[in-house]
Amino acid sequence: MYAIDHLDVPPLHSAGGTVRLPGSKSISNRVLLLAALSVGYTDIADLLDSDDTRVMLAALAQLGCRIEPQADGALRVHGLGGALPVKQAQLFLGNAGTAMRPLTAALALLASVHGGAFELSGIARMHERPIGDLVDALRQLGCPVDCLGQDGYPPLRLGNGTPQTLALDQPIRVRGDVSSQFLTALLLALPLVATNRAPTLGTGVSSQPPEGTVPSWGGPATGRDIVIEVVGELISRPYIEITLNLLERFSVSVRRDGWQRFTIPAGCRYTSPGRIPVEGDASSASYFIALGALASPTPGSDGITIEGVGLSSIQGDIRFVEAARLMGADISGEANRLHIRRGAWPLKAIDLDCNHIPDAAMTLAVMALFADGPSTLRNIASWRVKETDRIAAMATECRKFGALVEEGADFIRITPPSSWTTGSIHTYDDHRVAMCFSLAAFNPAGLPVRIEDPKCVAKTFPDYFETLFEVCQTPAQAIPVICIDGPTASGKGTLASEVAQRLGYQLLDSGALYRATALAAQDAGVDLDDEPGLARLAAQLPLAFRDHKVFLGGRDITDPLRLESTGGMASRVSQHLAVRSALHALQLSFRRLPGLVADGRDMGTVIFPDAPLKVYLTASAEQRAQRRHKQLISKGIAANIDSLLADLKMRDHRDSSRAHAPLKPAEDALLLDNSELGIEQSVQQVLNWWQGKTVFSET
Ligand SMILES: Nc1ncnc2c1ncn2[C@@H]1O[C@H](COP(=O)(O)OP(=O)(O)OP(=O)(O)O)[C@@H](O)[C@H]1O
Ligand SMILES: Nc1ccn([C@H]2C[C@H](O)[C@@H](COP(=O)(O)O)O2)c(=O)n1
Repeated sequence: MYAIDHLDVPPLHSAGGTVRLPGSKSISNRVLLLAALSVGYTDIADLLDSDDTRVMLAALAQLGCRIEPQADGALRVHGLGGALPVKQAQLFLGNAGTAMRPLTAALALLASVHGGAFELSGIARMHERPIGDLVDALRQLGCPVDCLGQDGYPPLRLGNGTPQTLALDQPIRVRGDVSSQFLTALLLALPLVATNRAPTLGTGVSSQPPEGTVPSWGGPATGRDIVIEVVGELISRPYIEITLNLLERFSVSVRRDGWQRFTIPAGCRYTSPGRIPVEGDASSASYFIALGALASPTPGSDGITIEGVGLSSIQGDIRFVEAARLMGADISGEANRLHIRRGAWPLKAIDLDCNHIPDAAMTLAVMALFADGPSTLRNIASWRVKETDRIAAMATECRKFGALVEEGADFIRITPPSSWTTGSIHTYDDHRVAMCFSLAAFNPAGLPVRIEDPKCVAKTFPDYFETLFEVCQTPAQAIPVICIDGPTASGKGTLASEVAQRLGYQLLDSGALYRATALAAQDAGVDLDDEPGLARLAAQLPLAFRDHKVFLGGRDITDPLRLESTGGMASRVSQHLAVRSALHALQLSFRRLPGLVADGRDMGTVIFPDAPLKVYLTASAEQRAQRRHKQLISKGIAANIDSLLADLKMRDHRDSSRAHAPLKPAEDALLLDNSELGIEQSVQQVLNWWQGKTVFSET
């Protein structure tokens, strides 16, 4: 995940390959709650690991639910079987609507039955997201619910510590025209009170009914049907279908009369299905479906293949496929897989009711930037109460590319840019804004796109950008490189690694390649003056970088690599032209999306002469000797400052006086003498120079 301030996505050119999606957020959080409420344990496979599921898992653990990772990667949730081992808790639910709404309903009912009291809160935005319609429905039932801040919004207090009699005889009325999550919350919670019977299995302690047997329940089978009536036109119906589908998997069959009336049968009881896999996230699939539709296929590839979700998905957002086809995408698929290629180009403008795909429809807004006319997305009023006001957000950000955008209470109309500009995309702590605007990097003007706060994708797809960069290609010249060259111990490595980390770029420590060649020569008994022998070794170095360690043919050389003696040998090895040529292609291969910071002696002069920023870093020989001395002593290595100074001067002389690619500043390098600068000051200087080189320097 890119936990950085902003990520600059270079202009992208083509795409091809296979993407495996993380689990669906909607299914993951529903299944977690159902598993926790059930009798018996449930092994959940392919669960989404993201902010929102972690919030749900933490809440369930606080409520006394035992959760254990399994050897096969599944997560085992031991169900509470309708019991309530923890009767009081304060739960923090971040900005996870899929945790806040269902937990509100389930805990309001359980607190009322068992006499508990719970407080549910979230981040500031969560406290701006309405929940009044659900609160009203729960109060109708007789559940004590207090809004602790503004009426109709979290934070909430559920229950007052005393058991309540619930009014289950009358239909429970809930509005369906603001968010379908209120109805989902009631559907998930009400089976808890559909029977008066208490289970003989599970009193907060999980046990699994023996295979093939039905759990036995104590007491007579009393209870009553519970009816929910939807007030107003129900929106986002596919999400209700997911809910009903999953209830069925946990042995609760809800009867549905149209979309207005739902009946939970008397005597039903959640029972674990044993094992349940989570499908890939269909909303997340939308970015890669759009990618396949927008990008010309990388030569040799057949477009984009998505695995983990397909045409038999139970998720409503799978219907994004239909919308993308309307815009011209060429999509085929199987039960659990999709194949996407560019079809019509430019994409075809659409006028579409998007009520059935509220989340994925945001991706259509970005596809609309590439269409042959204005596109209108209608019936999307629910966007206004999501992670942010998504209609306002999409309008503001699309305009940064030069699009004309009109917005209304429940629609957005986007006219593609006649002349593309670019901008720094504000992401409003909204994962979907960040993900969908990354696709604007395919703009025909070849402009990069800056995504602010890219880590917001952690809500549903922590590795989104890594996954995107794996299947996208762009010419090497479009991938930015920052070169940091300079003499030994000037701080190049430290500076390069810090700058790379802050920008989310790849890192090339080119000196390590010469050092590894020297160690390989030592191992093989090759003389340091044997140019052909050294070149042969350099051409096939069995080098691997793993977990911050360096391996040479399986041997961990992390420590020997950094020895001063190895640096001296590397300096000798690096004088040979054949060795330098043998390492050339390997160094170029580090130029990968989204960018590279490379340190060495000839990064700016020879390897990446087209780099937009070249820094020549230096410091006085005395300063450098002192730093090296301090560095060695801190590692417990004995060192003498005078001999370090002498070695360093000798290495400087050899590196800068050799015939091939000598150490010297590139003509267009910026000089940075950090003799009197701390590390952070040097880093800031380079970042400032870099910012000045980008097209975002004005924004
Ligand atoms: N600006 C600075 N101020 C003080 N110390 C620094 C500064 N920059 C780096 N150092 C320290 O100097 C030491 C040498 O830095 P580093 O290893 O990054 O140098 P280098 O140029 O990459 O060396 P080499 O070329 O030999 O690999 C480290 O201990 C590092 O923490
Ligand atoms: N681009 C490079 C990088 C390194 N070398 C040589 C010269 C150095 O003395 C030696 C070790 O480098 P260090 O790890 O200290 O940066 O490798 C080179 O010639 N070209």
